Amino acid sequence: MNDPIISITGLNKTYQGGFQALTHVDLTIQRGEIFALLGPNGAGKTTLISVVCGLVNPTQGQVLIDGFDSVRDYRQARERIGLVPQELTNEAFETVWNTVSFSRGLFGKAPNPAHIEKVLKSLTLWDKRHNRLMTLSGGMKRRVLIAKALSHEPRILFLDEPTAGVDVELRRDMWEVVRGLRESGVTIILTTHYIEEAEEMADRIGVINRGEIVLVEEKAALMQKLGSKQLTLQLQSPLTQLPNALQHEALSLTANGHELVYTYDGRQEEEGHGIPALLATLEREGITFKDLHTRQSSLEDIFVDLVKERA
Ligand SMILES: Nc1ncnc2c1ncn2[C@@H]1O[C@H](COP(=O)(O)OP(=O)(O)OP(=O)(O)O)[C@@H](O)[C@H]1O
Repeated sequence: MNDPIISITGLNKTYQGGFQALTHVDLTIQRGEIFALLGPNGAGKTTLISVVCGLVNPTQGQVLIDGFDSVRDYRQARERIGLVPQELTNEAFETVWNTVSFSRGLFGKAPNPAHIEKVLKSLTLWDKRHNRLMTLSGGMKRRVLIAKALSHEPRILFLDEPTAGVDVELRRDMWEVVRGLRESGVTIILTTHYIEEAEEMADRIGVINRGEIVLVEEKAALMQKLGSKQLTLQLQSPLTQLPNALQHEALSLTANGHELVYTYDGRQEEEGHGIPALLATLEREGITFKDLHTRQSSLEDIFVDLVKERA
């Protein structure tokens, strides 16, 4: 897949006062993908989105949206983007239909009731089109924000923390909505604090820390490359220390010697330290166990490691 819809090169942003919020960001977003941007608080996610959307000027570097420069060709670049903000700001007394139609007008686009109808139906807001916003549930209000962002037929949708503060059920609901949008050909970039959200939704994941992109990877490859598994054996009798035959960086004793923990990935297998080799050594050493369980590291572990490493 190599069909970039957004190309960011050499982006730096230093705010007035001298704080450097982005440092040499290079990033390419492919047409039709769901890209999740992860990063701790203050890492620069909002700054990056704001520069891409042309709301904040870069100090250096360039952003091309479908070939249009975010600064020089602001209008063409901006009209290709829908931005779903985090906060639920809305016009309480307006109807759903009017709010969404009005958003389209802000982009100077001629009215297109057929498009608004399509958007409202795809977000299951059609039955609510005559409702005033104040009468809607929190979940419906979020859908209205998405409908507004889609009103001018953008090809790219930015979702800033789309499920911040919503309950689990609603979160799953939103994921379905976002997947549906991708099916319809919209490229989606979302920022999130919920690792589970990135794990569930993203095709690729980018991690930003202190204004720098520290990693961009296909999610599946990331999980395989950085993810590790843990096998914990509950020993019949505790050990005070590991016998020589078991001295290896991947092995450790925990729970006062009652548990032997083996952390492994594909590498250990290749080096002849796989599970069969471990079990054979245990047998030779006369070490028996009464129970065992395994655990696979999640994206959260990977993320915490990455951010910690660079702190
Ligand atoms: N207008 C501004 N002037 C000066 N510094 C700013 C400005 N806007 C943001 N910053 C600083 O830039 C850094 C990055 O902020 P940004 O909002 O981009 O981070 P973020 O990753 O979106 O964080 P969060 O997840 O908390 O929203 C922060 O340290 C912030 O204080």
